[in-house]
This record gives sequence, structure tokens and C-alpha cells, in this order.
Amino acid sequence: MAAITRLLKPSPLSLLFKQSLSTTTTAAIVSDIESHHHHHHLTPNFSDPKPSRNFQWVFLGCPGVGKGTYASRLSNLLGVPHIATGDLVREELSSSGPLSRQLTEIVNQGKLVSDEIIFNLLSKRLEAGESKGESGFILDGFPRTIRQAEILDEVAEIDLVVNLKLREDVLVEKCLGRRICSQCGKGFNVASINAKAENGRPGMSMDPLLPPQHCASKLITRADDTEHVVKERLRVYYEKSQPVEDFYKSQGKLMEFDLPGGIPESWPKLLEALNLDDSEVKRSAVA
Ligand SMILES: Nc1ncnc2c1ncn2[C@@H]1O[C@H](COP(=O)(O)OP(=O)(O)O)[C@@H](O)[C@H]1O
Repeated sequence: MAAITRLLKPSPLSLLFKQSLSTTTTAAIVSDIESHHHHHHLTPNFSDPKPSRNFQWVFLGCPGVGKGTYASRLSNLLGVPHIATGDLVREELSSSGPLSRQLTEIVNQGKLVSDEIIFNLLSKRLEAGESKGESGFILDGFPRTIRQAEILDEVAEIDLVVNLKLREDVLVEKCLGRRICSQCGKGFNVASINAKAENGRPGMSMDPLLPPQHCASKLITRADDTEHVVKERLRVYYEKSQPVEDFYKSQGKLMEFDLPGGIPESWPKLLEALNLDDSEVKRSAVA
């Protein structure tokens, strides 16, 4: 199965990304390649005996909504890589590369990094994955501007876009409670959320997502998870990224998902909304 997928694979995405930034003709070529090789399915179809490629999904949502958490769980379940451009940016700024200082300043102000830098980081990541035989993806934190969405559209067919939603007061609290293990990179949350029902909105509570003991002493807080910067990131999201939701809505690919609470309530509901369940996915992996 993996071998077939590889044989059918058009030019590596990483290359196409690079080309698409400098040419305008790529779109036609790629859509031609894709119409020959790609099935189109909005929701996964596990009874398809010969899916030609792996899932290509996008996760949208405000900072703090939980994109990383749910995208990473789904990536484990579906066996496709979870690629978060925020992680790529943080790796770059913690390195001693030439970009590092410039990036730190932008990120710590809650602004967006330039599309060129993001495409560079993303094609490097895809290239590394391709050389390890990875295929498909769940993108998290990308595309974040209409231009990014348009370029992604030229190089890959996106099957499904999941838009996660949560009330804004909860988003800010969640960002402030966010912690990362400096060793393994996993995300946790120390906030205990108990938002009251008001103005017709239901109340909402979320338990903290605490780290295992071996991570507990290595937790760090992102420099951009302060109240001031989170509010700026939300403002930037509404201005630059919300239009991306409409972009995909008009393509009929957007699935809106209102998170009903924390992981224990939300995860099963999300799987249900996606027509997935654990046992089905496992069966298809064996087949
Ligand atoms: N696709 C992107 N385009 C531009 N900047 C990005 C992109 N992805 C990440 N960044 C930069 O990295 C920072 C952190 O991203 P991320 O971890 O996705 O944050 P969030 O928690 O706000 O979703 C962003 O504030 C932005 O500066």
C-alpha cells in the first residue's frame, strides 16, 4: 500500500511550494497531475479499497483553541504527520541561524512571520518527511493568510478543513495556562477553566492537561503567551486568518466544530463529526 502511494505521488510538495513562489504556471500543471492521481473525498472513506493517497487536512482556529492537541491526536490515529508551522518557527528561533533574532522579535509581538519564511520552513519540513516516506498531512497554523491558502491550493488538494471554535474568554485563559515540555516538545495546560454561562452562552469547564512526571520539571511557557501578546494574536487572527475560513467555506471544504468542553467531551464528538471511530481506523490500518 505504501509503495503504491509513493508510486502515484506527483512531484514532491516541498518542491512545488518553492516553484509556486516564483512561477504562476505551476497551478495548471499541478491541477492536471492531481486530476489524474487524486481521489477527492471530503470525509474519509475507509471502505475505499485503493485510496490513492493519504489525508491532506487543515486545522484552523484561534490561538489557544486546541488545534495542536486535536491535530496531533488525529495524526496518530490516521498515520499522517502533524505539521505545525508554529513549531517550525519556534525551532528556527531557538536555533542560532541567521533568521533567529528577527523571528523572535516578530513572534514575541504577536505578528505574523512573512509568507516567504513560512514557505521555506514548510518546504524544508515536507522535504525531510518525504525522504522518510511520509505522505499526507494535517496542517496546523497554516494557511494563516489568504495568500498562503492560495499558494497551498496550487500545490496540493486539501480534502478537509476543520475549524475549531471556542469562546474568546476561554481562549485567553487557555493560552495563559499553556506549557511545553522543553525536552519532548509536548504541550500541556495548567489552567482550570470554569467559565460561567452568560448572554445565552452555556457555561464551560475544562480540566487542566497535566504533564507526566518526567516532563513536569521541564515545563516552559512560550514568550508569546502573555495576556498582552495573546490579545494581539487574536486581533491578528481576526484580521488575517478569519478570511481563510471563508476561502474554504466557499470551496465547500470547511467543517465548523464548536468545542463542547475539554478533551474528554470534545475528542469523541470530534471523531463522530469526522465519521471516524477508533476501531474503524484500526481495522483499516490492518487491511
Ligand atoms: N502560517 C504562518 N504564517 C505566519 N506566521 C506564522 C504561521 N505559523 C506560525 N506563525 C508564527 O508563529 C507564531 C506561533 O504560531 P502558533 O504556534 O501556530 O500559534 P497559535 O497558538 O497562535 O496558534 C505566530 O504568532 C506567528 O508569529
